[in-house]
Amino acid sequence: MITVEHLTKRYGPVAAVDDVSFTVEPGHVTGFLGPNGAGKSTTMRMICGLTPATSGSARVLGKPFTALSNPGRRVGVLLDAAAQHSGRTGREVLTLAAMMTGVDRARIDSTLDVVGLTQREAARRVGQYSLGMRQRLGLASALLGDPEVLILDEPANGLDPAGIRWMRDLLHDFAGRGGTVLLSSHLLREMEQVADRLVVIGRGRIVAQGTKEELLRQAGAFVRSTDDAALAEALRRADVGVEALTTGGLAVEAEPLDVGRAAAAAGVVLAELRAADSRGLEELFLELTADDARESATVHTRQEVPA
Ligand SMILES: Nc1ncnc2c1ncn2[C@@H]1O[C@H](COP(=O)(O)OP(=O)(O)OP(=O)(O)O)[C@@H](O)[C@H]1O
Repeated sequence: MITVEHLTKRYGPVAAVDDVSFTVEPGHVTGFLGPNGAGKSTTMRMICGLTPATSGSARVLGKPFTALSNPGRRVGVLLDAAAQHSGRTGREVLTLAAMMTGVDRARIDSTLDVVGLTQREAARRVGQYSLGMRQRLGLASALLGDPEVLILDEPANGLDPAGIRWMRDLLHDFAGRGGTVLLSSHLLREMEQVADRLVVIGRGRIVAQGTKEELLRQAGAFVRSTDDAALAEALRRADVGVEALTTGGLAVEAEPLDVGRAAAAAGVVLAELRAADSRGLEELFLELTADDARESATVHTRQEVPA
C-alpha cells in the first residue's frame, strides 16, 4: 500500500507537485499518467524519499520510505534505468544490490532468468547495454529483494513489443499475488492493458483517479428505434442532449433507463438501447490534460501569429 497525502513540491515559484493525494492498493497495478513535466517523476522521487517534499507526506507500507528498515527487501524501485553505473557488469550491479540488502546471492541467477537477461549479457558492462536491457537490469534490481511493492518510472521505455508483453505479464502476476504496483508510462496503449487503476496528473495536480473502467466509461447511451426523429424530439423536449448519428441511431446524454422511459412515454418502439461505448485511454488522457499539454500551448501561439 502506498498513501500520498497533500504532497507538494515547490521549486522557487513553480509548484512541480501541488497538493497531490492518492492511494495505491495491493493486488492492483496502478498507472500514473500525465503529459511531460506534469510531476510524475517528482512525485515518485518524493515517495521514495529521494526528493524532500515541501509539504504533505507519502507512506509506503505504512511508513515514510526512509523509515522502512531495509527498504530494498520490501520495495522495488526503478526510477531511471539509464542512471546505472556503466562501468559495472550487470551481474556486478546485482551482486552489489544483493550485498547491500542482505539478499542471498543465489537469487541473482533466478532474477536474471525472470527478467530475460542471459548469463552472457549479465557478464557485459552496462555501458554496452541497450536501453531495453538496462530496463530489464533495473527491474532485476527492483525484484531482487522479493519486495511487496514496486515503484517503476517508465519501465517499458526502450522495450521491444515482446519485452512490453513480458513486463505486462510480470506486473499482472506480481499484483495477482497481492503485490502493490505504481507504474508511470507514456505508452497509453500499454497502460490501458496493464493498469487496472489510474491516477492522472496535469501541471502538478491530480485531474482524475479511479478504476480504469470508471474513468473510461462514457456517460450517456446509444439508442435506435422505429422512429428516431420522434424519439429525438421527445428527448429534446425533456432537455436531454441528443445527436443523430450518420450511421443511424442516436447518441443521447442520459442513462439508458431514462432514455427507455422517455421512449415509453412517447410511444416509440426501441430496437436497441445500451450504455455508450467506453472510450480509449488516449481519448481520456487528451481530454483530461488538454489544458496542460504543450501542444495546446503551441496551437495558441500559432493562432496569435498574423496570417
Ligand atoms: N530539480 C528541479 N529543479 C527545478 N525544477 C524541476 C526540478 N525537477 C523537476 N522540475 C520541474 O518540475 C516539473 C515536473 O517535472 P517531472 O520530471 O516530475 O515531470 P514528469 O511528469 O515526470 O515529466 P516527464 O514525463 O517529461 O518525465 C517540471 O516543470 C520540471 O521542469
